[in-house]
Amino acid sequence: MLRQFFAYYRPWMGLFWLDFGCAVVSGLLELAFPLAVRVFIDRLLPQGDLALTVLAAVVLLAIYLVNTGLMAIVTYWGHKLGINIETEMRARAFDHLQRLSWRWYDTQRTGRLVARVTRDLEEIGEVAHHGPEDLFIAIMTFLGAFALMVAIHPGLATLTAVIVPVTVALVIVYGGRMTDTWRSIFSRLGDFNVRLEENVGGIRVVQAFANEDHERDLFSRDNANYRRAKLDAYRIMAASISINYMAMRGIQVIVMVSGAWLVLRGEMTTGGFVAFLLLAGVFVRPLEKIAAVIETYPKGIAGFRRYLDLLATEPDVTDAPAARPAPRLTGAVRYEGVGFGYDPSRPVLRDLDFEVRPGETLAFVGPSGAGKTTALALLPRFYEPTAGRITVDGIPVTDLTLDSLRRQIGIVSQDVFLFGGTLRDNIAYGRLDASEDQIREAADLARLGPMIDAMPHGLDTVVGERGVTLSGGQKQRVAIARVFLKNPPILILDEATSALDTETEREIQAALDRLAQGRTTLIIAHRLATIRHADRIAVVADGRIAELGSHAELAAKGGLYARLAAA
Ligand SMILES: Nc1ncnc2c1ncn2[C@@H]1O[C@H](COP(=O)(O)OP(=O)(O)OP(=O)(O)O)[C@@H](O)[C@H]1O
Repeated sequence: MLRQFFAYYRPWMGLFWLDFGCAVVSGLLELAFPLAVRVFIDRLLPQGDLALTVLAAVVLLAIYLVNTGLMAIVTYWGHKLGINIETEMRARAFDHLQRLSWRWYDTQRTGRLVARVTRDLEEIGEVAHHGPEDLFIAIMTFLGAFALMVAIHPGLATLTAVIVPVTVALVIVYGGRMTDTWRSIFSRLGDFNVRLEENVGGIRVVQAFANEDHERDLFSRDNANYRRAKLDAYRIMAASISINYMAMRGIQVIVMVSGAWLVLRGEMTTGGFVAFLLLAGVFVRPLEKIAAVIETYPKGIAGFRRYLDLLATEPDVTDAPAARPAPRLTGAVRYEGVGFGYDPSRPVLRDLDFEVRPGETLAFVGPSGAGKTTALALLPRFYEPTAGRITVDGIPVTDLTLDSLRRQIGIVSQDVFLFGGTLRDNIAYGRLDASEDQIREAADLARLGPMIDAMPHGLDTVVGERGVTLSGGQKQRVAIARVFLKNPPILILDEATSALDTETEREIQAALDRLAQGRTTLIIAHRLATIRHADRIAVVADGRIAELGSHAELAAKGGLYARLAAA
């Protein structure tokens, strides 16, 4: 894991060495003060030479000025290194999310995913910066101070070093527990985000059912769980910080008493004694940081693990190694013995067989949950069939690149998703480089013209999150306009089941009819008008095509379709 982590430093080695170099020099300069004090007390003070004393002060001041500059560099450029790595990781995570399949998203909670790309990576960025830098400064000052203490008095230096195993033991005992605790905190925070995200997203339902109290109870439970997990962490921190503090101060007292005893016996100069005390302070400072390390590192590690897990998740549906871009399709679609189940042990589709000619409209009807939506989700390869194959223009869809296949299929689904921008942006989503005239034309074809003209800002009207400021019928028409712009040879339409008034229904029907002209259209039909317009009708039942034919043929047959039509 550490190797994977350090791989992210590779593009920023210049910055890394700058940060590293400045941190090391800064650490070493910290040792200048105790040495200067020793020289001052033992040599300059007895000579009574004021000029030399002033010179020493000037030199010391110069050293601190340099150190101030170094610290500024370390703070800014070090953080820059951290944020560069964080940005790169975030870009990779986002890129990966774009490629992951529907099957994976079916099992995810948005709140958790958002937390992974935001907070988790922020924690990693902190460690990316502070990790190595703190470590270098710590090691340099620690070793430097120890070497100087040995030079002053080896015995006393060894006594001071007794603190090291105590600190190491603390890291071993509490570090692991802290990692677990942080993982638990992140998980609680994830629950929390999910709850909040769903509550805010579903607030209209909450209020419609007057379930605010119920929601508050659920939220309180998550809130309390989070609090408990945090308290666990603080308990560990309290224990480690206080034990560490006691050990540090204990060792200082021992050094002071022993040092004083050595001075009294004439084995150490006063300057040496004071310098030793100051060096002992520098020596234990990195160890004092241990509490901060115990808090910061496990957070970063927990976040980095989750980041690696995300990147390690492979999309279920990918381009085959020999996949080629699809030529412009005429739109012949064929399902041959297609089987599929979200859960392999519970098949939704078994042996689905049908063929649609270019330009033909095939309507799918059948009981709710029969698998109509599922069957059509296999054509753009949102899911992969478990049996059989699907071809377009005689080419298996798996032989084509996903991108080129999906660019030739237009989809208008039941619940239209609009982005929170303007009407223009939402329509242009069908073709990002569309001109103003093309957008306008698509809007007119989708019968959005009069609505846009009536809006105060026309195409620049902001539609609110998910298009909340538009009516259901308006959203549908925006979705249709998008597909007009995309201009694909194949269409998948999932008709809205929600009741629209007859006028709107007629408008949408007219827009859809227009859209379907000259395109192969697979439509999940709920309205009799749509069904009558279709060239042929496929009745889906029990994961198969139970009946297939024109309205007249099927009605005359007196089977399932005749019963559905009568109902
Ligand atoms: N993402 C999913 N994960 C697991 N099961 C699913 C998923 N989507 C649908 N199902 C199940 O697959 C079956 C077929 O659903 P599908 O949506 O294809 O039916 P449908 O014929 O389109 O129904 P309707 O007419 O009500 O829209 C149902 O039993 C449903 O519960």
